[in-house]
Amino acid sequence: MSDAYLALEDGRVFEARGRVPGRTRGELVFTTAYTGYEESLTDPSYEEQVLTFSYPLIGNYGVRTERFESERVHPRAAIAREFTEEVVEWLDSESVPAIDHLDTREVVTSVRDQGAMKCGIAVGDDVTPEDAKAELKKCKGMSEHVDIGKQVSTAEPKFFAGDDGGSDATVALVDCGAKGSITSSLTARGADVHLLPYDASVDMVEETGADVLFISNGPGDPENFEQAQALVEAFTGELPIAGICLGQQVVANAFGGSTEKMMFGHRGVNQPVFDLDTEQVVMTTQNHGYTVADPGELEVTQVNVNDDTAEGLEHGKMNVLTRQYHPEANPGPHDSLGFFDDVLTLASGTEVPLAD
Ligand SMILES: NC(=O)CC[C@H](N)C(=O)O
Repeated sequence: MSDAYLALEDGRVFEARGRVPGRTRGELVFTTAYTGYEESLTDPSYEEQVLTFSYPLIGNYGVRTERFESERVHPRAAIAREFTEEVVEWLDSESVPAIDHLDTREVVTSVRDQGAMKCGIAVGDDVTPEDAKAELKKCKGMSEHVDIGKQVSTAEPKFFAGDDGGSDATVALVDCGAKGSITSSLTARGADVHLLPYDASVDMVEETGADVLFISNGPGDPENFEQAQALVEAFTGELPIAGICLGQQVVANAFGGSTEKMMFGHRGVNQPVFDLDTEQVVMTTQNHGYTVADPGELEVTQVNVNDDTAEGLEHGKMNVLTRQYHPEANPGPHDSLGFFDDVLTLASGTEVPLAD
């Protein structure tokens, strides 16, 4: 008998070693990142998911709060071939179930072949495969988490002053589950940041006196972020608009486009992105399960080299600039940090809009 079971939607049940006890469920996804486990585990976009690391040893350089992207662990459970004691202690302190000593290659290939799927996990001295299956039965699909923004967003507006020098722009950053390094990437360049709740009103944005409306990354289905979409619609033509990951998806939906669920998504730190204008490739860090299927009125300016999905969108006349990947680059690679400079240039109004 084992002390940990993972039940998959396809009917398979894996035995594992229990590292942190508990019972839970979520959408089973994997990341191929070989570094950045602290950043991944604290990335709010993993809310309601169970994260499998394909890299076999997780925790080999310790756990440091300076590398956290938010105040807590977001995946409902964590899976690796081997977790170090330090990571286990951290996950235990947050009551996040964890399992290891299973064949994660098999888990990853199941998800790769059949797509992201629901799963249930049961960890503890007296658990049975039936307990994991009972969790699986209770698991909702990602799109069914209609108010997932509330689980991850700031409840009240927060202000972060920009460092001395650099841009004097003011950014209204709509927190749909923002990674901390998006805020710090902006303040490091001198911008003041007003972090606003995911359901902020038009008045709240106006009160900040913002020079740019910026929609953050976030978990779940972008179609469930209706208020963020309404803000983009309200400020189109009034303010420059930027977005990262879920932000790009929300902006595309606001411009008459559409989003769709991918088979298993992009999660890793070596996703190649081709810029159609410069004809250069940048390596990017990513974490998404949805993609822009139709960019609507926006122009696709960057594409994923592996599968051609939209990685960058723009609207020259309306001053819109978005990225599907994570230019804040935590844990890296750092190829795409210039995105923040481009957004702040738009915000300062020095960018000349493209002609019709
Ligand atoms: N990192 C993100 O913002 C993810 C966006 C969205 N939740 C997706 O899975 O595609």
